[in-house]
Amino acid sequence: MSRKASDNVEYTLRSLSNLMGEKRRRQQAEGAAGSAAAAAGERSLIAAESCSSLNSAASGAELERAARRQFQQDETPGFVYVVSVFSALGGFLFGYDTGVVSGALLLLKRELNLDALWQELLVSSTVGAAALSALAGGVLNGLCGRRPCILLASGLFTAGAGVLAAARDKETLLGGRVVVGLGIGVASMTVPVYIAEVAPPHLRGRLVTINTLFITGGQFFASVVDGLFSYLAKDGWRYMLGLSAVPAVIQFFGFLFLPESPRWLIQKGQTQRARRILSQMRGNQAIDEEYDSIKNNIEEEEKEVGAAGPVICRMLTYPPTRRALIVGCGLQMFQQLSGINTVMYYSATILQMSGVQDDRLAIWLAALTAFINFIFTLVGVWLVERMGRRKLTLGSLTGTAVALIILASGFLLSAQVSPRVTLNPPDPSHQNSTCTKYSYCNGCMLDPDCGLCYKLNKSSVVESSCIPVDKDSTMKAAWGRCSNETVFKKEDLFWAYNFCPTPYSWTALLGLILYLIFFAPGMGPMPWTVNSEIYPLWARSTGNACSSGVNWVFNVLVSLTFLHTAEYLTYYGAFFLYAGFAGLGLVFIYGCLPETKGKKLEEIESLFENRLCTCGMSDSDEGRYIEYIRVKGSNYHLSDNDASDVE
Ligand SMILES: O[C@H]1[C@H](O)[C@@H](O)[C@H](O)[C@@H](O)[C@H]1O
Repeated sequence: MSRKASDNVEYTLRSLSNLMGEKRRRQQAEGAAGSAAAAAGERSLIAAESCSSLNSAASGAELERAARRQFQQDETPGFVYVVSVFSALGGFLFGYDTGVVSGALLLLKRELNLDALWQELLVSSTVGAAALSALAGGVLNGLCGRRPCILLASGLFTAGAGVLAAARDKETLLGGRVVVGLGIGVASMTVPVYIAEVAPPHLRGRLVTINTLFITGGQFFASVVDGLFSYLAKDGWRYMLGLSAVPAVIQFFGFLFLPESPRWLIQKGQTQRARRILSQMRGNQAIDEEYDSIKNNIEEEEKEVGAAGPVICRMLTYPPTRRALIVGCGLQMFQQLSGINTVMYYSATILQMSGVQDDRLAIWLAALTAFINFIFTLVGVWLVERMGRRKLTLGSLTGTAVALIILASGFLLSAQVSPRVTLNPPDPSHQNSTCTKYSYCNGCMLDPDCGLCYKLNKSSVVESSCIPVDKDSTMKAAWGRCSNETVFKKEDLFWAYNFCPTPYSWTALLGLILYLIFFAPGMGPMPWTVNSEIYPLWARSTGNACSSGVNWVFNVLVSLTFLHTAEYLTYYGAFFLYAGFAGLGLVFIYGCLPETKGKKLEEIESLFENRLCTCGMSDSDEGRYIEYIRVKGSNYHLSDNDASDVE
């Protein structure tokens, strides 16, 4: 047996023996009878240690397995799950309100005669407001606590939904969207922090990742609601936008009865309340060690960093928090730069390119896209405590980059065999349209004012013309052969808006599906999860406010520039660009992201003590095969070669 392995077994046995001794002492002290099975397991473990079979790897492994089984019986109290799910409703609302607007706009633009500027305003005002309120949320969180911020966010969601459902004009709609955006920003930075602070270390990653599961769940639910209400031409949008009031009200009333984060309370000196809540969260198990460690940590931090000056300045001048901030903001930036929201937003176009002609079908297939994003986030929830944050993020981003290359290649191949425009019918209104200047479908497709009207001979495009699109419906041309839907379909004519019919479209579809499969379990949730754990308590709200702000700012930047990027670089150029960003992100994450799995929040700061680009190397799990397992209010080291056992 190698020296490392034997050290490992020795360490394991020592830890187990300490653990069991500690546990027995507690049971005796509490006068608890303890289950017969537990006692038997413990006796056999201690006996095994006294037999001193330290050199035997086999008995070490058996011992370890027995101990693991024992630990698994120490269940996490259900209250932590209840609290996490109620908080994650904030994630659901974030996903719902950002996702629902595309479907609502289809109906709104007809009913309220919205031009392109107003449509863009209604979408980006929410994201812009979210960026601002995420930043402001940092101050609020520090001053008032997590609970009031979650209550504020659910209040804003409810008020916004009410205003939107009752709106009579576009100005009121804009007001409602801003209010909802303010709610999204506060929720997006507070909920992960709150969950991370109440969760036991061995479940923290999983519980915070559930918040992102709720985000993608909200996006999926929104796309289904969009699909259903798209059949209700009059006032359908009121239901789409107003429905979010239901989870918002549930969250508001739920949180009236749920507690403040014990860590925040300790920081504010409300120690009695903090103790009571911590003990409630741990199912009345002994909490002394956890409580002391939080308290000592706060005191040490105050000594080390001082308490004077704005938190952001203290964060920037203290190397470990400065490094953590760079890692947190970098992760959020690369999440958005790898193009998730353009892939989601343009999924209908990508699907249409693959031959889906019907608009309604495209809406439902876009719901399918959102569903894939949701289901694979669930895979992330399952993987996060098994693989750890670092491996999961690296694996996810590698797959995302490859998928982006496939997606871009699909567009590239399609552009290369782009059908020629063969007919140039004169414009009956004699207006000068740009559409006549294109001699290939590719140019025609990239111009938002034009579409291709064509026939199919077997599978090749014939008799094609590039014609202005109808201002009211992208499903038909403004004039000519393709201007009357029922007539042109009877005559075997086709209308392609925003896509070109080519035999390589399936490559883009394959890229899209692979993209979601790889992005959703890692790059989707990990930036939120990692940010909720890498800052010390004094810097946590500010750190999360900054990184969430970065997420929202890059969200706006990428979504707003996509069409222009596509116009200058074409679609394949845009997706190759995102693949390049994903490649840069990989280098950054490989060098800088340490593993935080299983560590107590108070231990994580030490991972950033070394120079920034060596943080990624301080992956204790890889080097020492050690995992931290929380049992009854304390953390114990356990040798780990089979992390999947530990749940
Ligand atoms: O983590 C989330 C999630 O992956 C969403 O699908 C995406 O729309 C958000 O921008 C992102 O922050």
